[in-house]
Amino acid sequence: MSKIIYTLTDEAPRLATYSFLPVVEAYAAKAGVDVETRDISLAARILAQFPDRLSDEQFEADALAELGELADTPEANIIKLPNISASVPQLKAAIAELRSQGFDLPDYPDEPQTDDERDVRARYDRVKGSAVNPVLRQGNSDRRAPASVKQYVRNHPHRMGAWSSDSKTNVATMGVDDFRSNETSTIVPDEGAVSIEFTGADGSTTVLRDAVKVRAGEVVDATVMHVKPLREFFVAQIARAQSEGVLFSVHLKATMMKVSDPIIFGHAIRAYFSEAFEKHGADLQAAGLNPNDGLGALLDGLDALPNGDVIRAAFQGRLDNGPEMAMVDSDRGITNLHVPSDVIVDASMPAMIRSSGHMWGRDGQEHDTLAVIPDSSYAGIYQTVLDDCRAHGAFDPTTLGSVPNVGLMAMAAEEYGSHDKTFQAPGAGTIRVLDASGATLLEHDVEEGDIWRMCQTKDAAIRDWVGLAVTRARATGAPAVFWLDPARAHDAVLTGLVNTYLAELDTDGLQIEILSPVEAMSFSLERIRRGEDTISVTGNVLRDYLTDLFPIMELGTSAKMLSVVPLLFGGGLFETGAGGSAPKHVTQLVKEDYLRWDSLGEFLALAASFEHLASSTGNARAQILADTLDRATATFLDENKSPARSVGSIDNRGSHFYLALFWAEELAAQTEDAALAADFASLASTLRGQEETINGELIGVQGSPVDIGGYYRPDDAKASAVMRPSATLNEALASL
Ligand SMILES: NC(=O)C1=CN([C@@H]2O[C@H](COP(=O)(O)OP(=O)(O)OC[C@H]3O[C@@H](n4cnc5c(N)ncnc54)[C@H](OP(=O)(O)O)[C@@H]3O)[C@@H](O)[C@H]2O)C=CC1
Ligand SMILES: O=C(O)CCC(=O)C(=O)O
Ligand SMILES: [Mg+2]
Repeated sequence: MSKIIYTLTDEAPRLATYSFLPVVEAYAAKAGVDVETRDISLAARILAQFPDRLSDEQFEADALAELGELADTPEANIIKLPNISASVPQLKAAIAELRSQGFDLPDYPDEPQTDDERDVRARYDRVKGSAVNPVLRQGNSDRRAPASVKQYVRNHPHRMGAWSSDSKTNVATMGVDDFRSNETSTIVPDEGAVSIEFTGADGSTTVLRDAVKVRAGEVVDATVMHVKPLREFFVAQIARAQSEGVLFSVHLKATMMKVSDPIIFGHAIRAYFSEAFEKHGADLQAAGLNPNDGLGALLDGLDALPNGDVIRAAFQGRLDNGPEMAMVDSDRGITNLHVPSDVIVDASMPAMIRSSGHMWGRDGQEHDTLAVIPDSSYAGIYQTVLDDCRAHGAFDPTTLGSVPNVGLMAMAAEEYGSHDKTFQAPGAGTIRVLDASGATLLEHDVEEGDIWRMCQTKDAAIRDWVGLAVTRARATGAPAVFWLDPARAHDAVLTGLVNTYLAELDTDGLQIEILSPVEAMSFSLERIRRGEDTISVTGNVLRDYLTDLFPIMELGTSAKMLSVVPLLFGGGLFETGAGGSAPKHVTQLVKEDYLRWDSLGEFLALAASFEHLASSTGNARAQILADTLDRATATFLDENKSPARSVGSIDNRGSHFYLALFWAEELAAQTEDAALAADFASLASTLRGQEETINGELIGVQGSPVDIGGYYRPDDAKASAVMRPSATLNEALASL
């Protein structure tokens, strides 16, 4: 039997699954396709770490590990919805919820002292941050907006905030003493292992990491961010924001860069509240309160301190009188520095660019902003976009071309695979990468606390990425631009390899360029404003940034993207959209029984998954499901059946009903498989006939609070009841 794995994740996409999966299962069964689920939510991943503390009924299998193995086989066909990449505050909240549900989980040890605590901490660290995607993404990524989606946007453009030529919004970045400027890179000739050592000023040596496996031809880089200049940089930018009269805002990726970026975030907090830390830093440290977890966690922890009120007043005084901070939620006083996972650069910069270069101030109004992105590796691309908007105004979705992406992502490529090779220097000295013979491959001088990291990029991944770029250029006729920075050591090495591998491929008649990120951005922006398409071919981080940036400009949200990962061993991973898990949508559902999550990404991923299944197993009915779903999605877009935003109109559930209706009609109308058509004929006519009743049932329930039994681990029965309120629709599906 052909099999698709549909992942259960978190927040809005998980809730949407309660409603959409029954449709998928019912339709797929008619083609002999088995749809199995695997729970890779944050809650399930936590539980899977503690089998020894759970009862038999509570046992949770390690589905992520299983899928990681599956991804390396040709049979893999996995639909992956966005999941939470947990910051420490989120992890603690999930642990607390699971305990309240009767799971005997240990506390998260902030500063583990005993072996037992170190073991617990190591288990929690395995689920922290971006822990899912790097395991499943055993291939490079192909993210793009399908033609039908572009057409939809031309008919139904989203709102774009107007830009003024005198906007004071800018990006601030270090440019020296940072990861970009200190990068060194080499190609490892043979398979083997390297080690990472710290040598102190006194000559003593500590092994930071032993036996990091390397393959022949692999690119290995090392770099360091010096924290003293980082702190001086933050202090200078805080002053600059104040003197320019703009909001101060920090944009990091504390989820995916789960070791380095929380530390950088902590330095931003120390710099902003420098006086409070001078006075009370020792007390905070003694109480185990760490700025790396965010201002919110610091303030929450103060209640337990005898002088907590005094410290709170010091923080509040600075917020009241200091340079104005960008707010995540001005009504509730949540600043940009409250939670490390709240302002994630890939989504937050495009959101700012979409709204006239503004962020929210504490007055609840929009203001120009200084967006602080400490490392200069990628910050320049955003300054280019800001300058472009100042010069030419906001982007117009009705005339914009497209910038799809081919991203180097396989085998934990580049920065996003560096967490287990990222260290804070234990003192002043040198950190070296050594080969098996003890020869130094790469080295940096460091001061105490400096953030040092090593990255790896496998040759097989690079070759596949270059090949995928050429395939996409050939398929579309659009120019393909490799975004590689000659001033960066890693990019210079990659440029050599790209040229070598391009020479081995048929590129006749294709336009292929290699440009620095800033030049590539200017080139792509000029073309996109003329309505032309340009394929961006980038490393892992720019893949992440650009596949939120361009979709949010072009489509209003990256949820409308097709996001395919052709796995290196022949399987397929189909991600839904390119964005996140939209936490605020859950709040809205619980408050007023309205879910505005747009499942278009799921529809697109599902069609691609059926198509892959058809070609890998020869299941002709799977191809029919793919083709009819494609046509149904086009009708869905034409008739604008995406969720609206507020109570009284169709939401996520209503959008699933319409997709089910259009899909059943397409299946009934197709002529390739008469038996399949007959199977769907009566469902199609029932759904069409009952449209008004079903809509009445789906919209009728909206407006009052609902109970889904948990945020991180909803109760299946309760959440399913909330997400499937139409008895008529449920009966029709059951009768198929
Ligand atoms: N692939 C993955 O697994 C990814 C996971 N994440 C994780 O998701 C969480 C939240 O990340 P965050 O950066 O806030 O980004 P999100 O994309 O979840 O949310 C940003 C905003 O985008 C809009 N949006 C996103 N998806 C949809 C959708 N399907 N339908 C309608 N609107 C949508 C909503 O806002 P608006 O009002 O502007 O429309 C939403 O509030 C984090 O834990 C993060 O790590 C993030 C990225 C990818
Ligand atoms: O894995 C994550 O934390 C987020 C992934 C992401 O943002 C992306 O792939 O676009
Ligand atoms: Mg992203």
